[in-house]
Amino acid sequence: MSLVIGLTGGIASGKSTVSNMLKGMAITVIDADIEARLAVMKGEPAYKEIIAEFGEDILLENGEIDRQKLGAIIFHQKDKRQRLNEITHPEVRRSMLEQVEKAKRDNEKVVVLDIPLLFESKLTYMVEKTLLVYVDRDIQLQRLVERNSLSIADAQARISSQMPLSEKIKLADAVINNNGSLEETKHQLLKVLDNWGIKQK
Ligand SMILES: CC(C)(COP(=O)(O)OP(=O)(O)OC[C@H]1O[C@@H](n2cnc3c(N)ncnc32)[C@H](O)[C@@H]1O)[C@@H](O)C(=O)NCCC(=O)NCCS
Ligand SMILES: Nc1ncnc2c1ncn2[C@@H]1O[C@H](COP(=O)(O)OP(=O)(O)OP(=O)(O)O)[C@@H](O)[C@H]1O
Repeated sequence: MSLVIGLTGGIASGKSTVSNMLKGMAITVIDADIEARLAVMKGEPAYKEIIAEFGEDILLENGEIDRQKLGAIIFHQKDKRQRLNEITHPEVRRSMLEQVEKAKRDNEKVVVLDIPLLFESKLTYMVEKTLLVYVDRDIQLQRLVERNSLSIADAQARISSQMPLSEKIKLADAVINNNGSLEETKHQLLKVLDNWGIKQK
């Protein structure tokens, strides 16, 4: 029997930070952002659809997608964002489910799916428990600006393209507050795992 956990949050709320802690406990984490990256590599079906939709202007010289350029479009235009989601999400879902099946065949007791848009895209059917990494909006904005070297306006556009964390908090089975130190975050994570009966190796 495996427990499939959906790890979610907002952009720059700390999902990768928590998922790294889980990996450190030898728990398998499947990352939707990585699957989305693989799905749009040169030559993949989604790559071709993206060019048909957004034009060759969004390509780098080597023919790969210029993620900064595509991001600048889709984080500011809802209709374009929906189109990109329609193109990429089916492949991301397919590949994640395939990996969950493999983890189950391998008798893994816990599998974590790191999915930023778990609630927005109504993907909770893929998981048994949901774990939200929460931060206050001002801290989220500050960490996003620093990590991605974005202007405040661009960072705000990215945050606003997702369901507010204040809404997600109502939907999650458990919440980790990541406003504080990494130790405080780790402590909360261990408590959640313990409550869910997960023993660490
Ligand atoms: C827009 C793209 C090119 C920007 O690439 P970039 O390398 O700058 O960012 P990265 O992929 O690392 O994503 C960073 C974060 O942005 C947020 N984000 C990404 N895509 C979306 C989206 N469509 N809607 C809302 N938030 C999003 C997530 O919180 C994600 O963790 C890229 O994110 C993308 O192809 N997005 C579409 C696929 C998708 O929805 N991915 C999210 C998980 S399924
Ligand atoms: N508790 C913390 N204290 C200080 N900085 C933190 C903390 N947690 C995360 N950070 C920093 O905040 C930024 C965002 O964290 P992280 O990359 O884990 O978020 P994320 O939710 O995975 O983001 P995204 O979905 O956008 O990739 C990173 O630069 C990270 O180092």
